[in-house]
Amino acid sequence: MGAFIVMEGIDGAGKSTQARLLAKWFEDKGYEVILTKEPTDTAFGKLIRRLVLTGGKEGIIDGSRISHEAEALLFAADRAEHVAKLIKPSLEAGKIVISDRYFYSSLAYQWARGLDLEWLIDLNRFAVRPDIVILLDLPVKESMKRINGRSIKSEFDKIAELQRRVRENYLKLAERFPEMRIVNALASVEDIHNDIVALVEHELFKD
Ligand SMILES: Nc1ncnc2c1ncn2[C@@H]1O[C@H](COP(=O)(O)OP(=O)(O)OP(=O)(O)O)[C@@H](O)[C@H]1O
Ligand SMILES: Cc1cn([C@H]2C[C@H](O)[C@@H](COP(=O)(O)O)O2)c(=O)[nH]c1=O
Repeated sequence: MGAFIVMEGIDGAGKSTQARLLAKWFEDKGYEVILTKEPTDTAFGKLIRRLVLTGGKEGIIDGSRISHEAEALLFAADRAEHVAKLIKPSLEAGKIVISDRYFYSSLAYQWARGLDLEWLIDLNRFAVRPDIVILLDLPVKESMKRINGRSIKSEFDKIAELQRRVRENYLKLAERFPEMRIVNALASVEDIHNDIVALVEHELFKD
């Protein structure tokens, strides 16, 4: 049985923690698991980290900020490679694929940057749909505590405001995409893992 599971949520929501625990849960049951993430570790992902996600100099190229459209296209190019080279072949080989972020991140974040949601959905139409998307929902105040050391102090308010818009967007997307399931990410790591396992068992092993 191949299955595709995605973890989504604002920065610091606990996606990588929960993705790791879920991967171990499947491995303990004898499944072959591919644990992956976006942006990827390929040349495209590295380009994104260099051009878009570079701390204080975020998105600056030749002295000016790259456009949000260019950002969205870079994320989509990275995803196209991810789908073609890793996700599709792994699913076809019957593996469990768990991805920390996927196209829902583009919808939530690039929409929050002011891009048109329908354009973003069209741009990402090539992306194979997951069986289940776990949306780890966390109040921004808690996420800012968890990612505290990572951001520059003067940028704190700007980042918190973006995270607020992104969280709202995710909750709106969950009403539109039936594969999205909201999980309360304010609980303990263990309780969240148990909630995710219950959802996965219900969705993937229901027959
Ligand atoms: N349920 C939890 N309660 C308290 N702290 C947590 C919980 N889950 C994760 N953390 C801690 O919060 C921080 C962020 O967690 P993690 O890296 O898993 O989040 P993330 O969503 O993958 O973040 P990002 O999107 O920024 O990469 C880590 O220090 C982690 O140990
Ligand atoms: C895939 C994807 C990601 N982003 C943003 C979201 C986060 O702020 C960073 C990735 O950081 P992480 O610590 O590796 O999770 O990139 C985005 O804006 N659009 C996307 O499609």
